[in-house]
Amino acid sequence: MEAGLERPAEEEGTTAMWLRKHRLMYTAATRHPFILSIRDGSVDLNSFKRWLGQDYLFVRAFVPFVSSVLLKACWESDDNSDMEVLLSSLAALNDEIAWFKKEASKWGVVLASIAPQRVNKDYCRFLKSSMEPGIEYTVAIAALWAIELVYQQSFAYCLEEGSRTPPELAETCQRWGNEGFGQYCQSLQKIADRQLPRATNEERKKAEAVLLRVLEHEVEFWNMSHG
Ligand SMILES: Cc1ncc(CNC=O)c(N)n1
Repeated sequence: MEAGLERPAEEEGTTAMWLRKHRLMYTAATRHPFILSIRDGSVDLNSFKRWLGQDYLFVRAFVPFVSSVLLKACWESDDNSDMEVLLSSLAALNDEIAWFKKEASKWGVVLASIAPQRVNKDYCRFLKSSMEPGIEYTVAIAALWAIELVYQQSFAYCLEEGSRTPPELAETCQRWGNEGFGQYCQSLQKIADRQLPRATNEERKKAEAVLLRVLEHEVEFWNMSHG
């Protein structure tokens, strides 16, 4: 992740600096007990099913948020490759929704009858507030990057050598832990690191605050799996 740390010749980006500064929160979000339980094979399958149903609802709410970031990129970005990155994220969500349906039926989870829990509603409300036209592209892209990064880092950890992830959960971990998703997160990080140094101080402050709020929401979201 912290490419800047591996290559000292390159200056550290703002996002890598923030992750260092907020290491504890970042670790809480990416090494949560739920993730650790997947990785060591002790995961409670009812927790997994609860997460699956709630995450499906979250992902549906995530689509309009990502669309709003795409729209901002079209209007505010001066790099036209941003559009492709954000379009690929919508394409991934299209696959993801189909996958959730297939996975839910495999586990006997009836998606139509799932009600969002309070934590999920809170997170979706945050997404909604981040969609508003007044939210700058820089702030929105920072939020998107943080949201995707937590899943990428969490699930990639369950696929590392030495992990004992149950085979029936491997596909889930692959979905967000695969190399391509990692590349996509790096593309988002690059966009954020390009935008942040030329943003106003106020925007930078807002973007950092948004990162922290995402990390908090993600921890709560994992907590929800315990029921
Ligand atoms: C709660 C949460 N955070 C991040 C993601 C990953 N992004 C899209 O799938 C997700 N599915 N759910």
